[in-house]
Amino acid sequence: MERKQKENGVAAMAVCYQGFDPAAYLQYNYTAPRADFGRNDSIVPWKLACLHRAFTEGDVSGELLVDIGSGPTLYQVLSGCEVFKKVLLTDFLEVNRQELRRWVQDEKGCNLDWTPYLQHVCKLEGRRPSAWTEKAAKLREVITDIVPIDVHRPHPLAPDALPSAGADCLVSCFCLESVSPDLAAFTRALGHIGGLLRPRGHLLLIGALGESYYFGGPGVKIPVVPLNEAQVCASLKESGFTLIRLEVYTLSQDMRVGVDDVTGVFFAKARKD
Ligand SMILES: C[S@@+](CC[C@H](N)C(=O)[O-])C[C@H]1O[C@@H](n2cnc3c(N)ncnc32)[C@H](O)[C@@H]1O
Ligand SMILES: O=[N+]([O-])c1ccc2c(c1)CN[C@@H](CO)C2
Repeated sequence: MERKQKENGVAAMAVCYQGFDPAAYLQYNYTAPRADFGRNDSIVPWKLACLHRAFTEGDVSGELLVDIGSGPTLYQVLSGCEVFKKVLLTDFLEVNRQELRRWVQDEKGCNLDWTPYLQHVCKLEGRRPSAWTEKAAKLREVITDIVPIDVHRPHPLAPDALPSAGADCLVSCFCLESVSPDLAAFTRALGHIGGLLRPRGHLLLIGALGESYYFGGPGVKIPVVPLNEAQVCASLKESGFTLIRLEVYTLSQDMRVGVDDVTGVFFAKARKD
C-alpha cells in the first residue's frame, strides 16, 4: 500500500477519536453487566484474572511497566503495580490523560469509582478486600507519569519517555485493533510498541475478536479491525514476539449491550524475541 494511503487511513482514525467521550466509554464497558463482580462469567473479572495470573506466575519482572493506550481506565495495571516500581500510563487523547490524572491526584470528578476493581484484585491476591486503600496508595505511588502516545509512529513515545534499555513489560488493552485502519496497520503498530520493550521483556495484550466497530461516545462510531485468533498469533510472530499463552473469552448474549459488535476477547502473554 502506498505511503499516502497508509497516512490517510491513520489520519482518518485520529479524526474518529476527536469525539471520544471517556465518561460514556466507562459507562458502556466498565459497569454491569460487563463489569459485574458478582458474576464469574462477566468480562471484566475474566480480564482481571488473566492479568493477575500473568503478572504473578513468576516469569514477569523488572523495573518499568508501560501501559499502551490506557484510555480512561486503570484496571489493566492493578496487578502490575505490585510487581513493578514504575508504571507509565499513556494515551493519544488529553481527555483520557486528564481522567487518569484526576484519579492519580485523588481529585473530585472521576467518571468511575475504581473501588470495586481494587477490592476484587485484592481478593485475587489473597488479601482482605479492605486492603483496597493500600492498593490505591501503591498504584498512586508507582505511576510515574501519564504521557501522549501514537502507536502508528515508529517511535510511539517522546524520546525521553523511557530509559535507553526500554520497558521491562508492556500491557495494552483494546488499543491496537481499535485505532488501526486495517490488519497491516495493526501489525505495524505491534512492531512499533515492541520497539519500546527490552529483549525478552513481556507483552500482555488484551483485545477484541470479531469486532468491526464500537461506540466511543453517543453517536461516536469508531471502526475496528475485526481480528480472529489466527491473525493475532500471526501478527505477534511477525512483530518479533513468541507467544506464551492465548486465552479467549466468548461473549454471552447478555454481554452484548449494543455498544459494539465484539464477539470475543483475547488475552495473549508473549515475550519479545
Ligand atoms: C478502546 S480504547 C481502550 C482503552 C483502555 N485501554 C481499555 O482497556 O478500555 C482505545 C484507546 O486508544 C487510544 N488511541 C487512539 N488512537 C491512538 C493511537 N494512534 N495511538 C495510541 N492510542 C490511541 C484512544 O484514545 C483510546 O483511549
Ligand atoms: O467487555 N469489556 O470489558 C470491554 C471493554 C472494552 C472494550 C470492549 C469490551 C469492546 N470494544 C472495545 C473497543 O474496541 C473496548
